[in-house]
Amino acid sequence: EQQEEDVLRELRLFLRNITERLSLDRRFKAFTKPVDIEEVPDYILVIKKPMDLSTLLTNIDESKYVTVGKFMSDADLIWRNALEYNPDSDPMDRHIRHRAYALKDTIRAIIRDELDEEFERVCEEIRESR
Ligand SMILES: COC(=O)N1C[C@@H]2C[C@@H]3O[C@]2(Cc2nccnc23)C1
Repeated sequence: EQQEEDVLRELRLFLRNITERLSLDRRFKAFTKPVDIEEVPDYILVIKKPMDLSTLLTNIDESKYVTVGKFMSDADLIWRNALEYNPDSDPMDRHIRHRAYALKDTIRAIIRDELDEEFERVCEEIRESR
């Protein structure tokens, strides 16, 4: 009903705000757009589910996420994929892995500091009711 739509609108605003802040952080430039398949043809052979911050934003706009938990699963793909695709000891791989871990820690810190547990519980109730 209307109250549920109000909750889901607030969830989209919360998730959009987080995603836009991450996209503005220069450390996370490599994560802002999908990896270019022309430039990196083997990427989709290695990474089954590519994810990036611009795709997260599109998913939010399309109301794909009914809970913060569902958003976190896709957001976590971004840094997990980077660790998986860039495992080597060369400086380039190490560099993007440091940024992947920084992304992981930043997402968790924002959620811990800014997500009201009661609000997430209301979102879970809506998910279960659908
Ligand atoms: C999230 O970003 C990544 O996982 N990557 C891996 C790719 C390998 C390397 O860096 C990336 C883009 C790229 N393009 C051209 C040549 N080499 C590269 C970004």
